[in-house]
Amino acid sequence: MPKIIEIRNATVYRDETRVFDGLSLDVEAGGHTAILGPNGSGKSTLLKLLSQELYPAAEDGTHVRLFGQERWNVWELRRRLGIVSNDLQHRYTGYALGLNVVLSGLYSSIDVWPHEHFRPEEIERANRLMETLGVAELKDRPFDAMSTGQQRRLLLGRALIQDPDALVLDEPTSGLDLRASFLYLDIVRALMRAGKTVILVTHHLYEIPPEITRVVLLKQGRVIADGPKHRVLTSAALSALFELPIKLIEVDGSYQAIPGNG
Ligand SMILES: Nc1ncnc2c1ncn2[C@@H]1O[C@H](COP(=O)(O)OP(=O)(O)OP(=O)(O)O)[C@@H](O)[C@H]1O
Repeated sequence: MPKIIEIRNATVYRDETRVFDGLSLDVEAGGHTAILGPNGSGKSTLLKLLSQELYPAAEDGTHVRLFGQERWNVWELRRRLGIVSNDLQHRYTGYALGLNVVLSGLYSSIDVWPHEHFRPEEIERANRLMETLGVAELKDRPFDAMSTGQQRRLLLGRALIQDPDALVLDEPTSGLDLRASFLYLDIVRALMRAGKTVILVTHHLYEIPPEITRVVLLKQGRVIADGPKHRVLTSAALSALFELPIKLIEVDGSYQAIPGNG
């Protein structure tokens, strides 16, 4: 089976800034990966590579393959790789109604449009997803009249309605309070346990749930560590990543960081 992500020797510029210089990174189906990096390490740039909003500079031996393929029709790609990003949340129109936010995933559109048609079973599926995600009551509510947590759940529903092979989650709990964070992470954990491959891109340690098996540390556009979570996540590695003394605390498979020598 082809790898979900196969990035080989990618050099990526954003304007004049060279964000990645020969980046290589693979993600296979099965197992769940967290890509952890501080501000400016290249996480958003990586997400843009995955959504094909950015491409690497053309050089010999360079490629970004998603499910074994370099060029995708974006709509086809969305069916395979669901991306829930903060960027998307900011771009989403305020007056889109809850049910339509979920349905819009079928066309990878922002809100639904008159030319988009939905079969009764698709509407039924959207309704069921909203129930599973605990947002059934938001069916007729405009997006800008929802809390950040409610919006985030609907955007997860928007990705899930395509039943993608893998989900990429960008800082899934940023802007959510403790309760909303924990409830959202519970949903993500249930998806992982149900076999959906999840790739989490974040700088928040507490977003790494017990189900994550592999951790990649990204610093200044480079992968500085990559391997099983228990080996990669150490006080020393995090101190090096964030360039200050960090003490890593792990309780029942969840992580937190406090200042100090570990
Ligand atoms: N449009 C742009 N033009 C020039 N440089 C950019 C642009 N966007 C990002 N960069 C630079 O690229 C580098 C990586 O940025 P990127 O946004 O990918 O990091 P990030 O890990 O997502 O950061 P954050 O956690 O703050 O969102 C940074 O040095 C940033 O200043």
